[in-house]
Amino acid sequence: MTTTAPDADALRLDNVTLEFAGSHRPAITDVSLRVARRKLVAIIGPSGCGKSTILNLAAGLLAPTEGEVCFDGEPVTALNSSAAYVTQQANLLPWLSVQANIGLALKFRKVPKDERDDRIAHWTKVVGLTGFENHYPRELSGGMQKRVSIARALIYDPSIVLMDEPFGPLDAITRLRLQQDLLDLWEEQRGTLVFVTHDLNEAIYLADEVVVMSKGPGTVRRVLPVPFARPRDIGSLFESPEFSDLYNDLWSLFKAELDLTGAA
Ligand SMILES: Nc1ncnc2c1ncn2[C@@H]1O[C@H](COP(=O)(O)OP(=O)(O)OP(=O)(O)O)[C@@H](O)[C@H]1O
Repeated sequence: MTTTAPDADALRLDNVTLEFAGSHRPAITDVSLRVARRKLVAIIGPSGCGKSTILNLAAGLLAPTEGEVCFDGEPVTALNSSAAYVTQQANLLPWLSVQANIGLALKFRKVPKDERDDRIAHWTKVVGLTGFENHYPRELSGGMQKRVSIARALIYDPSIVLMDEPFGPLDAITRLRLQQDLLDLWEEQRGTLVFVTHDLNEAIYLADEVVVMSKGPGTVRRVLPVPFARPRDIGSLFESPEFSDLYNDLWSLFKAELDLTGAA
């Protein structure tokens, strides 16, 4: 059993700089970031500013060149087995059925088959794929594949979920559905979620805080709180004047980091 400092943040980056071997400039510079337990935090910023790098550091896939990354108060020095990582691509195993893909982490953890089957059935239902248990990834739409990857990540009750552009490649309608599904799911699950997105609406719909990164070498420019109560309904939220105000604030910050004029 792990003992955790009661006041520890779920994730903390302290003055983290990361420079890839052979690179002439850091991918991120002096990034300090705190993610409290059970919070949903969005990271936005221009392409290449280091958003995925931050998730990779949190997952223990990369180590900082300078500074420290802590999970539940302890330095991350190896693969973070408490973190579930939903990457940009669904990355399902093509030779396994939907149910086998969803249950993969339980199998690795040697969860008994009866319990495994129950939990797979539960999560298949939660992500709306009942009836598709025996289908293979090639027989699913992009949205369905994404649902499988989300169920696969959440089924083992991870302490923190890291999502890299969770709905990036999907059409607008599927995206909205999955965003609302994720919100509803989070009402029950209430874990910690850190996700990267390019979609300012998505950041506001889902997050408690939005971290705005500056262009590379990336660092944290601002952290904006999202004050909307939960449970949230995307439709009503979108129509509220407070939503537009926050969107405009976020857009002003984000725009300043984009090279929209083509100037250097
Ligand atoms: N394995 C690697 N080796 C060398 N440089 C890398 C590597 N991975 C990423 N980088 C560089 O680090 C910087 C940050 O990359 P990262 O993927 O974290 O950015 P990002 O903000 O997630 O980008 P995007 O929004 O386009 O996905 C970029 O300049 C990228 O070229």
